[in-house]
Amino acid sequence: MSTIGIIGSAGRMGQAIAKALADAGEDLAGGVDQDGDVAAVAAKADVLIDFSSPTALEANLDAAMAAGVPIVIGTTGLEERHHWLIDSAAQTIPVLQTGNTSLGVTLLAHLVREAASRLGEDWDIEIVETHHRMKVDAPSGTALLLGEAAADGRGVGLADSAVRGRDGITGQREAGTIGFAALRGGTVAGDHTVHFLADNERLALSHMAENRSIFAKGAVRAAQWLQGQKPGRYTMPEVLGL
Ligand SMILES: NC(=O)C1=CN([C@@H]2O[C@H](COP(=O)(O)OP(=O)(O)OC[C@H]3O[C@@H](n4cnc5c(N)ncnc54)[C@H](OP(=O)(O)O)[C@@H]3O)[C@@H](O)[C@H]2O)C=CC1
Ligand SMILES: O=C(O)C1=N[C@H](C(=O)O)C[C@H](O)C1
Repeated sequence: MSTIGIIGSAGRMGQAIAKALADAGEDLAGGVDQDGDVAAVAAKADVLIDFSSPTALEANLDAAMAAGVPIVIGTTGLEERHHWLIDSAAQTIPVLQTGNTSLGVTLLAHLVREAASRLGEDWDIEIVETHHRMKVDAPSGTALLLGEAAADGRGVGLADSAVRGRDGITGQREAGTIGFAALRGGTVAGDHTVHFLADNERLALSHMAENRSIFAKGAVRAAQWLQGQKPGRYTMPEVLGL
């Protein structure tokens, strides 16, 4: 049993994680939200779980490093500079960052990498995601994670091949690009489909989240696993042994 601190504790995910912690028999070190004292929670915790906001990331990593505790980061909408901060913190403490903590999406990313590596560039790749009306970032962290998997399978960088939304006279589709489209509305917990489109045939690989419990369970499992690790940056396939 361990004592876990939640950053973003009053949010949709924070509440789901508190329930998952109780279900798993883990203790809650405390929770923190905007204007809360993250250092105080970190000092009482064996591990931190952060599902809050990119604006909080630097302070959260600093608090984790000062307390010498591992941190699971599920927050999305991260930019390049956030990934530098994570890489730097991972030299001191164990850090796991992922756009999706569910088992299903972790396996989906593996399947997408495999499909992209076997299908040639004549198969266009488009990623479509649907989320609830409260979501503030696009494309979703999961869509980007799946895009990374597709790009990796093709042996290219996502930054060089991503097309993040289209509007107006866009011109014809450029071969080798990976397109993203985001739908927002209702209470959808998170749907993702990676479309592979060729001449006369299409393949679609999908995941549908029915509620947030799958992300919360995965986050708790990652937090439990991360406590035994050396400083470094880790991923969900390592946690789940996939
Ligand atoms: N990786 C994954 O598997 C998943 C990731 N997510 C991601 O998790 C994040 C949270 O999602 P969700 O719970 O739906 O969002 P909510 O808006 O419901 O919750 C966010 C919480 O973070 C708090 N917060 C905001 N700024 C700070 C700060 N500076 N310091 C500490 N806490 C802060 C908010 O507090 P306050 O109300 O006081 O502002 C709020 O309680 C998003 O980035 C989302 O995309 C979501 C689901 C799964
Ligand atoms: O904000 C959400 O709700 C979700 N965010 C994550 C993302 O950006 O991919 C994961 C999940 O899809 C729900």
